[in-house]
Amino acid sequence: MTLSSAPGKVYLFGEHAVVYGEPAVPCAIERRARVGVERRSDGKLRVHAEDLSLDGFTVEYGASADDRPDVDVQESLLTAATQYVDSAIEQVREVTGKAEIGFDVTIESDIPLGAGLGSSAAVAVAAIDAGTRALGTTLEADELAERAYRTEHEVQEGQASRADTFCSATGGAVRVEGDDCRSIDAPDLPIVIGFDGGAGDTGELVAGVRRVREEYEFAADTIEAIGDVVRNGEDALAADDVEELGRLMNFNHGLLSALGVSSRSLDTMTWAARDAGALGAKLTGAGGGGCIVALDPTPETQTALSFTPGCEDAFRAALADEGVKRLE
Ligand SMILES: Nc1ncnc2c1ncn2[C@@H]1O[C@H](COP(=O)(O)OP(=O)(O)O)[C@@H](O)[C@H]1O
Ligand SMILES: C[C@@](O)(CCOP(=O)(O)O)CC(=O)O
Ligand SMILES: [Mg+2]
Repeated sequence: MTLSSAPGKVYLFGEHAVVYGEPAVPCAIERRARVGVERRSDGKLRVHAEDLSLDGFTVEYGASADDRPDVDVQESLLTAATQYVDSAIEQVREVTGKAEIGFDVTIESDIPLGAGLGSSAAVAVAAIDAGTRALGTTLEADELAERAYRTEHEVQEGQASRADTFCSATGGAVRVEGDDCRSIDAPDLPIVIGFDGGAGDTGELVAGVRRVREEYEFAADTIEAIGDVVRNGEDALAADDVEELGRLMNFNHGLLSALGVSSRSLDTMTWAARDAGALGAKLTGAGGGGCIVALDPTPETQTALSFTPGCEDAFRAALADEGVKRLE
């Protein structure tokens, strides 16, 4: 068996706007998805996903239509749940030129699903890495990131950036603008995460932003304004000015909220963090529900969040310096 892990991430700045060519700065965090892959001789795909539960069932399925998980949920939910892994395996087949190959895939993850911490990118990166290695091909980090991006691009119906997948493949803090992806220096940031226990569907939220952008010219300006916040944020990062970073994160949250991707619980957690003295707080990732990211070197924000109704979990996150890890 080959086994790879890849980290999740938080966005310091720039989610959603990055889909329209503005820059974004995500940072990898030490929460990982681990994917084990073994070749099968019969050409079938069998996926065992420990942490993917639908209707209280752990999802285990094969590739053919009559071998889908036996759970009583809508087909659309099932498709949403299984599509990133299916698409990642397609990338493995394509890159190795072995279209007929079958696999047993086992996924284990400590990244909550759909919560803005990049579980989809981490699963795609780790699955493609373990899958290609199972066939004797080891991809460079750049190629791995590009293949994982194609997975997100396909599942999110053509509306995806390279930010999550590049960050997960390479680790650390990165800057992504269009197809220009690079690692950047970042100080050791005092990151606190608040999680409302919920989720948002990235594809749907991205489509929602596309609709408001098409409908209102000022929404296109809002997206450009996020780009300006990111450029200022890069200066603050380079100057190690954590207080300015916090202010800019607050601004970024307001703009995301204007685009309609925040939620009551994300707003509540954001304000609880600010009231507790966080330097800044914003939603991270696609939004709709899930996580906020705050900066606070003191224990106050984490404590306040843990007592905030609607916040299910509050934790510190260390930066993950390493992206994909080859474990076996
Ligand atoms: N542990 C896992 N096992 C299987 N699939 C997973 C796992 N974690 C994430 N995924 C896939 O990623 C999707 C969530 O991705 P997305 O909506 O982009 O949210 P996010 O990337 O913010 O977590 C899930 O519906 C599923 O397809
Ligand atoms: C909204 C977006 O900018 C980030 C989505 O992040 P996540 O899947 O919610 O972790 C979409 C993208 O960049 O592809
Ligand atoms: Mg995602």
